[in-house]
Amino acid sequence: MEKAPCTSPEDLLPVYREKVVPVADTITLNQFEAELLTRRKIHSQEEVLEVMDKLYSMGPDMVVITSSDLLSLRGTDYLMALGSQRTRTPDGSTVTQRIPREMHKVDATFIGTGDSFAAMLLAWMHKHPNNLKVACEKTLSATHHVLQRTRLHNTGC
Ligand SMILES: Nc1ncnc2c1ncn2[C@@H]1O[C@H](COP(=O)(O)OP(=O)(O)O)[C@@H](O)[C@H]1O
Ligand code: PXP
Repeated sequence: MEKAPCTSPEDLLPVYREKVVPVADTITLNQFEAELLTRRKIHSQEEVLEVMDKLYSMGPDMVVITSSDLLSLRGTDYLMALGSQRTRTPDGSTVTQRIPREMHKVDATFIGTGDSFAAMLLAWMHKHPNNLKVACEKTLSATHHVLQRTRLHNTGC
């Protein structure tokens, strides 16, 4: 999970908030990025849902928090990802599907996992256009395999 300092200049944040997010259908971001965009800190599962609601109010219909290290009920060896999709029913109300998943942490630091996650999610959403659950699960599974192999390749264990 990316932490400060940001890989993007902070003065671009208003551009993301005001120009980019409002025209996005889907956003994938880690906990830190979600906190920056919404100006809210996440300390609990309730707060992550509030932050996701805030992100929905900014425009997208699909929000995927790729990782959070606070929220897993299984302890500090786990990361949580949370997929979520909002659909409008014919009567005008909204229904939100949430897909929380926990993954075992791979003991290494990786760069580019967020980009690779987003690319794989796009590919799986194309294959499973009406099934975010399957698309998220396949993305997480593939990501985990790639990271384990990367670690094995680099450390031999
Ligand atoms: N140390 C790790 N152990 C296990 N999975 C990881 C680890 N780092 C990243 N991932 C996986 O990569 C995905 C994207 O990584 P994340 O850290 O959220 O993105 P970013 O690179 O944008 O900070 C996560 O959903 C998770 O599946
Ligand atoms: N470093 C820089 C300078 C980047 O621009 C990016 C994202 O394109 C990354 C690293 C990788 O970011 P992430 O780990 O979030 O995919």
